[in-house]
Amino acid sequence: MTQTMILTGASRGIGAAVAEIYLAKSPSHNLVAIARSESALNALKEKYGDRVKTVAGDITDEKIVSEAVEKALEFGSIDSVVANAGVLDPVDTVAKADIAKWKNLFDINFFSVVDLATKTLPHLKKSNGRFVAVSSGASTSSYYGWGAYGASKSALNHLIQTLVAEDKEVNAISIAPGVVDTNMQEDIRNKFGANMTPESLQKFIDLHKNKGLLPAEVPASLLVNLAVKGWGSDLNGGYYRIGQDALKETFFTDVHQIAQNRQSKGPRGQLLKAPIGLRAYSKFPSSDKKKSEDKSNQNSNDQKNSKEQKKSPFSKGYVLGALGILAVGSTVLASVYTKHEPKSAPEPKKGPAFSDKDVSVVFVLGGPGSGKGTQCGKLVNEKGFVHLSAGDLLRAEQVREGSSDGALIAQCIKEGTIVPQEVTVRLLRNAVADNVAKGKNKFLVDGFPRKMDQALTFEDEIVKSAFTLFFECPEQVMLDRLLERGKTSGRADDNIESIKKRFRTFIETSMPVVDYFDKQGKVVKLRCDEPVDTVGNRVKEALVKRGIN
Ligand SMILES: Nc1ncnc2c1ncn2[C@@H]1O[C@H](COP(=O)(O)OP(=O)(O)OP(=O)(O)O)[C@@H](O)[C@H]1O
Ligand SMILES: O=c1ccn([C@@H]2O[C@H](COP(=O)(O)O)[C@@H](O)[C@H]2O)c(=O)[nH]1
Repeated sequence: MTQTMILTGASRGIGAAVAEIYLAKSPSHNLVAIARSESALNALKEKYGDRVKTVAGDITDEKIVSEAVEKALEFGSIDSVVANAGVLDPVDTVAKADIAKWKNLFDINFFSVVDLATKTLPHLKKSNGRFVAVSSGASTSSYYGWGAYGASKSALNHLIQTLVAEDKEVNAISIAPGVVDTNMQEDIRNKFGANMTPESLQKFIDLHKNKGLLPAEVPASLLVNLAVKGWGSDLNGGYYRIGQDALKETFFTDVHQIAQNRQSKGPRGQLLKAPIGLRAYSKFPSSDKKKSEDKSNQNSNDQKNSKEQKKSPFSKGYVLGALGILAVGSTVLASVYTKHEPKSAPEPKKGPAFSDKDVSVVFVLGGPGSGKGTQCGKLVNEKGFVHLSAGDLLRAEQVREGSSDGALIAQCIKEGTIVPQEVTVRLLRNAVADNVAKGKNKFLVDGFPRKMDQALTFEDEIVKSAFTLFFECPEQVMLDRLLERGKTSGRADDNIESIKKRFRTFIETSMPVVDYFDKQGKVVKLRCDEPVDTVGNRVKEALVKRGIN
């Protein structure tokens, strides 16, 4: 039987996985996909043809929502809505709240969902359809700096509860998807971490490093199950976390068993009630599938399924059979099934290789062309520092015979993006160790760390930095210097295209590192749009003030 879903945030992460799983699951599934990125939407259209209609635009724009509803009705009905679009930004304490940014977040995470509910509920009631909202564990626990996000998700839970309280014919539910491997997580690690507690940020970085993040397909399979098949009346209007018993009992996704082995620490060290790093099992016994098509008996069927599940013990054969039935699914979920075996507990941290009492590291940061290399060069002669330029180390590695990272480094440098930290940290670790072995213990680490993960890994594994020298310089001055340098440097990135990209990376990815150390009182800021010697004197004064002569 034909079904039509409206999905927001369809271009990336969980939304993209929902679209894929839902469309692949049955040829009678139609989708109206809303997202800002037209290209991702077009790719869906190309793949699934007439079964997909797209609306490119901002979900906070009421016209966009209306257009999506109109397009869904062209298919004949609206059977489910998955309100998935959401943002985490702004991340900062309430004391520093920027109200305009909070309002913008609420427009996206909350008011757009109110709008979507208002416009779709009459149609969902006609089809006995389902409204599924993507919430968060942050809706019930507070995380430092996440006030706006948590409050919006709390409001979302309340909205869902209210929809059902106001009209018993409405099917609505709110789901926390767990800690999922999405762009939001990448932003947490690299952008927002500066405004979180170091411990909290470290937890997210460790989750990523230890492969503890859920693949997007796991929550997506749950969301699709809910949207397509519905839930028991006892769950209606509620908020549930992936892996929670209530979902196991009533639905077809069982992550609970694995969750019990994988109860993980939350971002601040507390035990999360919601399990993370789970494996997906999708239970679609053929009888259930048939029943699910009969939407008029939705709730009673689900309760029956629940009983059946209690009777049938969980077995691999059963899961594999179920995967076979899932048309989608057989590819996406099977890969989840095989690739994400629970990992053994990560090894305990060993701590940095060197003590900051024995080895002194000063990070030198600033925009491209701000003069970091020039000043470091002077300090080597005048103060006996070892100058380690991350950029120089990477350029040397790029051309080293036998290097397996050469091509990747070349591409990152040209594009002004950051080489994965494993490569750069390894090069720096070796360089520090080589010099320490020669009795040298004062380092200027130039142009590093450029990304939050690098900062944390370096300090965790090599040595804690003494402080950071930060060179402030107007962009125009840096641009002029780099274009001038480009006449003779031979560098692949001293050209206008690369420079623009490097400026962008500097603002978006590297400035959070400066903010992070600044919050710990470990940044000395210096103006550097003056003659080399003037800047040099400022640098030397700053070092003396910090006890480095
Ligand atoms: N204070 C200054 N006044 C004028 N020119 C300067 C000054 N400092 C550096 N320069 C020149 O600007 C250019 C960029 O300087 P430098 O290479 O030291 O910058 P950087 O911050 O290390 O750049 P990148 O991050 O791209 O490696 C060089 O050609 C250098 O000679
Ligand atoms: O930690 C780092 C430092 C540098 N890169 C890459 O190298 C280029 C050039 O760096 P400079 O400091 O300007 O010499 C930079 O744009 C990055 O692409 C890096 O990836 N990680």
